[in-house]
Order: sequence, then C-alpha cells, then structure tokens
Amino acid sequence: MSNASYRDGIFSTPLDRVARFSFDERVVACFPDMIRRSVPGYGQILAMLGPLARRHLRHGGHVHDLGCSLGAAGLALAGQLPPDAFRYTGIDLSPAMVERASQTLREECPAHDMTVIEDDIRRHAFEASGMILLNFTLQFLAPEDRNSVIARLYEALEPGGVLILSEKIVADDEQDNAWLVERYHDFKRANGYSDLEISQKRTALENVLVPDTLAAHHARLADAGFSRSLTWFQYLNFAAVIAFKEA
Ligand SMILES: Nc1ncnc2c1ncn2[C@@H]1O[C@H](C[S@+](CC[C@H]([NH3+])C(=O)[O-])CC(=O)[O-])[C@@H](O)[C@H]1O
Ligand SMILES: O=C(O)C(=O)Cc1ccccc1
Repeated sequence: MSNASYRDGIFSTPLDRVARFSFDERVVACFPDMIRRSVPGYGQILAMLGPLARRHLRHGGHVHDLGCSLGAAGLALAGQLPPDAFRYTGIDLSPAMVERASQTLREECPAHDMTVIEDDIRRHAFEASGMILLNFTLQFLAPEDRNSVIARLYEALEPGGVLILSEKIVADDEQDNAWLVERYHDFKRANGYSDLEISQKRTALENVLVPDTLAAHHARLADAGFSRSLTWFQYLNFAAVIAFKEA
C-alpha cells in the first residue's frame, strides 16, 4: 500500500444513509489529517509521551500501544528517545492500519525495536509491560467490555508501571456537556470542517464511540487495582489520564 496521506473529506458530501464509522482503507488514507483536525490536544498528548517514558519506564522497558492506528505514538517515542531506551509493540484490529503502521515504523525509525501486531485487544494475551498506551481506543470498545480490558492491562503491567489513557469524555452535568460539545464543534469548524461534515460524522459515531465521564474512568481504574490515577490533560471534551501500579 502507498504511504500517501490525504485530507479528510469522508463526510463532505451529503450521504443518503450515513454508515457506522469504521477504520477502513478510506479512513486510513486520511487518518493523520482526520485525527489532528478532530482531536483537540492530540499533538500535545503525543509530545508528552517521551517525557512520561523518561520518568516512568525503566531503561529498555516494553511499551504497548493499544489501538495504535498508524503508530503515531511509536513515532513520537522514537523521535524523543534513543533506540535502547524502549521496545515498542503496537496492536490494532484494522488490517489496513497495521499494514501501514508497520511500513511507516520500518521506514521512519529503522534503528528502534518496533513491532505492530494485528489483534483484538479484548482477547490479546499481553506480555509484561512497563508502559501501556490507550490513546483514544477504549472509547471504541463496547461499554460492557471496558472493565475487563482495564483489569487485564493492570495484570500485564509490571510493578511501578503506568497506563496512559486518552479519551473523548462526557461531562456529568448536562449543561456543561452541551457547552463543551458546542465548543468542540467550533474547534472542528475552525479546522476546516463544514456543518455537514460535523453532523454526518456525529451520526456515523453514534453507538460506535461511546464516551465515559472522567469520574467513571477513575472509578474503573481504581476497581482494576491501580493505586492512583490523575487527569494530566484536558482540552474541551478530550482528556488524558495516567494510572499508576504500585511498585
Ligand atoms: N478491539 C480492538 N482491538 C484493537 N484495536 C482496536 C479495537 N477497536 C478499535 N481499535 C482501533 O483503535 C484505533 C482507534 S484510533 C487510535 C489513535 C492512535 N492510538 C493514535 O495515537 O494515533 C482513535 C480515533 O480514531 O479517534 C483504530 O485504529 C481502531 O482500528
Ligand atoms: O471527529 C469526531 O467527531 C471525534 O469525536 C474524534 C474522532 C477522530 C477520529 C476518528 C473518530 C473520531
């Protein structure tokens, strides 16, 4: 497959029937543009992964990136840390994503130890890990699958390990939530999306991307055994959390 990247125009023309959003070839072809224009703070979150690994990952530790898409988190880490600092395994369910992520990481960071595997994180047998990334992936799992995945990640983490969880969130208060969603749509408009694109994408994501509250995330992490979790980043209705497994 070619490594070319295109501008996201998937929802730009009126569709008779808006299909459920899926990570197919068309999305893969414009994914870097889509995620940067659609996720407030995406670049800032990736830019912090190196510093977080420097602080919390032992030298040569194993990083798992679940729902790695095109491997952007792996690329960010490889750009910030030397090859002997870490080993990276990305896992994604979409064959189109995995094919392209493998090619990109092979070409862009040949000196680093980077692997990409096609698998379902609801079933994957995780190896021991020092740092697990769930960057905008848990939100795509059915709500009933989320507790068991987080519990298994806790088990896979070594003592002293960390989970970095980034998600679209919903506010507890209905009025606050409506305000955040309106400002999020302003953010998308400012990034060149039309009202039609915003509304058709919203339809496509219904029942596909189901956000939790920050309180629900922290409660789930505590239930799974994490001794501490805190929100270290929020931009509108998008947030990033770090959860610590006791050393
Ligand atoms: N059960 C599953 N198992 C494995 N992968 C899955 C599953 N369900 C969905 N995915 C994968 O999770 C990814 C979510 S995108 C992550 C961005 C990336 N982390 C980034 O830092 O650029 C987020 C977004 O597009 O908003 C897609 O590649 C899916 O194929
Ligand atoms: O675009 C949206 O409306 C989102 O909520 C974020 C997003 C980004 C990329 C794929 C799916 C959802």
